[in-house]
Amino acid sequence: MCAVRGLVKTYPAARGRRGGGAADVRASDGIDLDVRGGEIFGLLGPNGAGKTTLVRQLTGLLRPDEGSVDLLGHDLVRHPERAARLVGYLGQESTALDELTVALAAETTGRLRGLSLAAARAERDDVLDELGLGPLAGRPLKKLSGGQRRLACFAAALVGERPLLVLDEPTTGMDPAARRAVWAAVDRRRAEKGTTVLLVTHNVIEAETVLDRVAVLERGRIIACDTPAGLKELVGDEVRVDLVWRAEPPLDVPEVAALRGAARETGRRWSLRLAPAEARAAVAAVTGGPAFAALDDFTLATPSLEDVYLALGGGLAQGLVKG
Ligand SMILES: Nc1ncnc2c1ncn2[C@@H]1O[C@H](COP(=O)(O)OP(=O)(O)OP(=O)(O)O)[C@@H](O)[C@H]1O
Repeated sequence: MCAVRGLVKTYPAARGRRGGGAADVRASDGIDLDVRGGEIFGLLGPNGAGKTTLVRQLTGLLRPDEGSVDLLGHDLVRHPERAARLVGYLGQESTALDELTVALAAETTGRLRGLSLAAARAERDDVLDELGLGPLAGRPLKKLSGGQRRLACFAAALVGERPLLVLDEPTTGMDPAARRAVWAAVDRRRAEKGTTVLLVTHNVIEAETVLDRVAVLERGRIIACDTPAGLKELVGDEVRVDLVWRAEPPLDVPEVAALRGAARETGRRWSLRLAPAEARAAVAAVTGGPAFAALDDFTLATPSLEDVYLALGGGLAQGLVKG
């Protein structure tokens, strides 16, 4: 469906007034990627990893310095204008549509994508209905809340179907009902029309439930690429132990002091990834002895995609990229 090879994009350094300034940013640093037809493929990575830069090259909006992008047999580096017929893109900002009402934004997108007026209006009505946007249809986008505006932009991106949907953080700012509507709409298009979806996200928990495969991007490179389950195997059979202390952790208890080195601390919470036997011992130590009085709550869980993500950030990834 979409094959990317050797993609490189460097942003030139901003020149400081005193001649100094930062170095060039290699935002795509030799990216190879294959997205298969009909899959929901996620791009995950920290701020500044190069996710948006990558998807803008896949949608013909940004020209790579090197490398190739083949989308359904079209060379998008040579013919970026062809992307408009192949890709429905929801970017991070909506300024182009802001003056329009929700209904007109959806209808106009359909018209720009070549639908007749009647077809654009019919699709507009279906999509607004599907996403529960009917009551907001007559409101200008710029007068909506952030989450409502995002949902309206998503609705517009769906009108005048395209074989590939590229969604850059689609659910940012949305409440749970709107998020659910988005994922249901994505799933429906995949099931009924075989639409392929490329999704940029920070939300690993959401990603885990909707994605078929995930690529983790860091500093312009893909450091891992697999199914969520495959990625989770990277952290083996480790168990996640979360301990929440009432106030200060009882460091005078030797077992607690010993756990501290392995814990990631967030406020009163300690998160640890331990082998099953170690996890059992840790839980026995904090629930059995004098530490128990200081404990507010604890949980034991198998690894989530978030654990993998954090482990990858810790350098687990060398040589673990799978096709
Ligand atoms: N127009 C630009 N000019 C110069 N540098 C840029 C430009 N756009 C992005 N960058 C830099 O390129 C790198 C990748 O940015 P990009 O926006 O692709 O990251 P991202 O993974 O999408 O981040 P986020 O999660 O914050 O949206 C960053 O270091 C960023 O500062």
